[in-house]
Amino acid sequence: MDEALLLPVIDLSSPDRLSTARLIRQACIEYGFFYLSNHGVNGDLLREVLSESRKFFSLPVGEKMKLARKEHRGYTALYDENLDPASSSKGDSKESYYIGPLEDPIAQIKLNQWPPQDILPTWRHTMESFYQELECAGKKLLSLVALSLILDEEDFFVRVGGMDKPTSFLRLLHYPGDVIASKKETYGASAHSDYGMLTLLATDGVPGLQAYFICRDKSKHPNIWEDVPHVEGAFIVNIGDMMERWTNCLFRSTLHRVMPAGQERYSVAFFLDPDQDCIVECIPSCYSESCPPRFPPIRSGDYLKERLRVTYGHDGLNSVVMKTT
Ligand SMILES: O=C(O)CCC(=O)C(=O)O
Ligand SMILES: [Fe+2]
Repeated sequence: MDEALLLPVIDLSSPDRLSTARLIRQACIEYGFFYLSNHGVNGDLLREVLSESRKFFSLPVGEKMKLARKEHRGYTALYDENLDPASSSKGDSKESYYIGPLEDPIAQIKLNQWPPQDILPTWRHTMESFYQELECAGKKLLSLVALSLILDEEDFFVRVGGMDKPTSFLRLLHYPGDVIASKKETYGASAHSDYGMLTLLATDGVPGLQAYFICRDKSKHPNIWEDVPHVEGAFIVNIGDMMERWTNCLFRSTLHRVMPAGQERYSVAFFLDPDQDCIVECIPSCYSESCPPRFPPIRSGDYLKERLRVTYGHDGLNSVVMKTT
């Protein structure tokens, strides 16, 4: 592996929105990855989230399994998931915990699962606060992404209904350090692209994340897996598949994976996904007669459901969540 690539750093607090949008456009075309600084998410809150995450994953397996993933919320155990169905790996050597959209006080359906308060009293509050702060940063970033694509329409994703009721998921991840490498390939997370619009990722600083950057000018660099190192105080942001569809592959949903670091690792990913009824359809500025849309329009909820079915063998979502209204 060559020395680590330095991805662009986008300052979310910059008052020069147009220049920021141009930088985002360049980063998304070239890499599909960038760092996000000055994002407004409290650093102490992130440390708290990582500490609460550690407490949860340290519980006995039996306790964790009481919260096993239902409706795509809750615990997924070690080797439960294989993000690259084409690989021969026995499953990814990670465990995780999903938290979906937060319930509003009058909602009848409560889908998120929470560890018992007598075991982890401040857990739910910490995760809900973090979810809200990430959603706020994600929405700000999304309006800059819209600006980077359409220039005069910062609320594009709001106008197409993507932000009516976003279906974002927060995912806590734990990669144990003592995984015994079998003869089969073992990955912390096997090669995959994310399904949604944008992913904001925070790590505890332990290395492992790699991305497969495809160089448009193949004479310059071969395609290669590159380390994506942790940058203190910044989120790693990557483009997801729905954004790739929206932009007709102008913005890249780059393959990435997590290699076992021989050391325990914690990370938190926030998948900013559109309202399930939003139709993901090529943005007019991203196609022309010579470059027609590559994908047919698709309902976001249907797309997500299919991707989860491939990853887990079933989507884990019932008709209540995914029904078309
Ligand atoms: O843990 C990481 O660094 C990456 C996790 C990831 O790519 C994912 O959960 O989609
Ligand atoms: Fe990912």
